[in-house]
Order: sequence, then C-alpha cells, then structure tokens
Amino acid sequence: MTLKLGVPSKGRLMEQSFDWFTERGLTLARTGSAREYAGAVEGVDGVELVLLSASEIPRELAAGRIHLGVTGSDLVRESLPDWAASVAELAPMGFGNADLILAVPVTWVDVETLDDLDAAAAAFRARHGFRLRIATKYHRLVREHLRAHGVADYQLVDSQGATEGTIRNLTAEAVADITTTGETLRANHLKILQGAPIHRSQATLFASRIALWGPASAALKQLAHKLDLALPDGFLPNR
Ligand SMILES: Nc1ncnc2c1ncn2[C@@H]1O[C@H](COP(=O)(O)OP(=O)(O)OP(=O)(O)O)[C@@H](O)[C@H]1O
Ligand SMILES: O=P(O)(O)OC[C@H]1O[C@H](OP(=O)(O)OP(=O)(O)O)[C@H](O)[C@@H]1O
Repeated sequence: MTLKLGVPSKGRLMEQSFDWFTERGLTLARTGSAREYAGAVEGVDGVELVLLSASEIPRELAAGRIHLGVTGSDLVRESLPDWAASVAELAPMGFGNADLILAVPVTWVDVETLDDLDAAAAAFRARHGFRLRIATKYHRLVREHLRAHGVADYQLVDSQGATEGTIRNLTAEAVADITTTGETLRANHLKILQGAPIHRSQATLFASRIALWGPASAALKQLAHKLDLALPDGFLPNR
C-alpha cells in the first residue's frame, strides 16, 4: 500500500505546497488536464498524491483515508474535535499565514478589548432584547476563545464567506474571520480587538494518527529523512 499525501487542489495553497516539497527534493505535479484532480510524486517511492479541497483535508486525515496532509492549522483546529488526538503536526510550512481575529465597527469607540466587548454585549442585550451577533465560519474556535475569556452574552451567526459584509447587511454586529493584509477589514470600516488573535494560522504538514501506517511506514521514514522531519515519539507503532 502507498502512503497517501493530501495537498490542496487549487490556488496559492496548492502552488506554495508544491514549491515547498520541490525545494526539499520531492517533485509534486498535477497530471492530466488542468481540471483533472490527479497528481504524481517523484523523489520517494510509494507516495501517492491526493488533491483535495483544503477544508476537506482535516476530515480525511481524521478518517485515516490519507496518511499525510497539507492544510491550514486553523482548518484542523476548527474541523476536528480534540484535533491533537487525530493528527500530529509534522512541520509548519511558512506560508498561508492568516490570523483569526474578532473585529467590530470602527465607530464603536468604547470597544477596544474583549472586556469591552463583554460589556457592550451585555448593554446590547438589555437594549435590544437579543444577544449581540458575531458572524463567523469558525464556530468552535470562537466559542472556545470567548469561553476562555469569560464572554458569554453573544450568539454566533454562520457566515461561510464575505463575512465582513454582514455588519453592513445588518445580520451581525461583530465578525470573527481570518485576515492577512487587513485590507478587507479596513474596506468594511472594521477594527480588530486588541490582544492576541484567536489563532495564528499557517499551512502545516499534518500526519494522521488514525490511518493504518504499517505498509506506509517505509515511505514515511524516507519522507521524514528527505524533508528533515522529526516524527513525534512513538508515532509509528507497528500497525
Ligand atoms: N487571505 C486569505 N484568505 C483566505 N484563506 C487564507 C488566506 N490566507 C491564508 N488562508 C488560509 O487558506 C486556507 C483556506 O484555503 P482555501 O480557501 O483554498 O480552502 P477551501 O475553503 O477548501 O476552499 P474551497 O472550499 O473553495 O476549495 C485556510 O487555512 C486559511 O487560513
Ligand atoms: O486581510 P485580507 O488580506 O484582506 O484577507 C482576508 C479576507 O480573505 C478571506 O476571504 P476570501 O478571499 O477567501 O473570501 P471569502 O470571504 O469568500 O472567504 C477572508 O475571509 C477575508 O475576507
């Protein structure tokens, strides 16, 4: 059996993943037409390239259908309950950087911190009779972060895209989304709450703790050597 390596199937994440492996002596290439999701790996025997949506790679790792996968650390933490039990982080890859942050309208002059947001949320509920709405697709990470900081008087509304527009559209009062340059926030007259981001994400090479490694162990050892990866202690049981 081959070692299955999942890599994002399009866009910058795909190109930068290919470059990252190429720089380390492993050639990944799409095969077939531009729209065909097939690929090849050269440089190590017994490795098969699986092209997948970045957001599906966490689930495939947790199901053990791929052995290794490249995706954003935000997507793994958001998609997998107890993520560290399902996957191991083998290497941060230094691209795909994005911060998951909370932002409010710049006109909210009294709200700069999470404590301010907590106070504003209580006042909002008293005034409007419903909880302040935070639009996001990162439900798990936002809930955990707000719980850890003692903020409770809010509700999440789901937004799978164009999240910064929800405030203008009056479907939310605040947003939690990823930002890289901050341009989308600025264009929508939003400011980031002070303090550490909810998560600092980057593209990361993950290994499945669920996949059957037995027959793929030899390829993993070769890969680890070539990519100079340190495998977590006891990662390769004789399964
Ligand atoms: N400016 C950015 N905008 C969007 N995603 C970014 C940005 N910078 C880094 N990323 C990261 O890229 C990953 C998402 O990539 P992408 O949008 O290709 O995934 P996807 O949701 O699977 O896409 P699709 O479902 O359209 O195939 C996340 O880990 C995210 O943190
Ligand atoms: O800080 P910036 O550099 O402006 O980048 C942040 C924006 O990029 C992402 O959106 P994406 O382009 O993936 O579209 P989406 O809104 O459909 O998720 C993210 O959701 C922000 O909206």
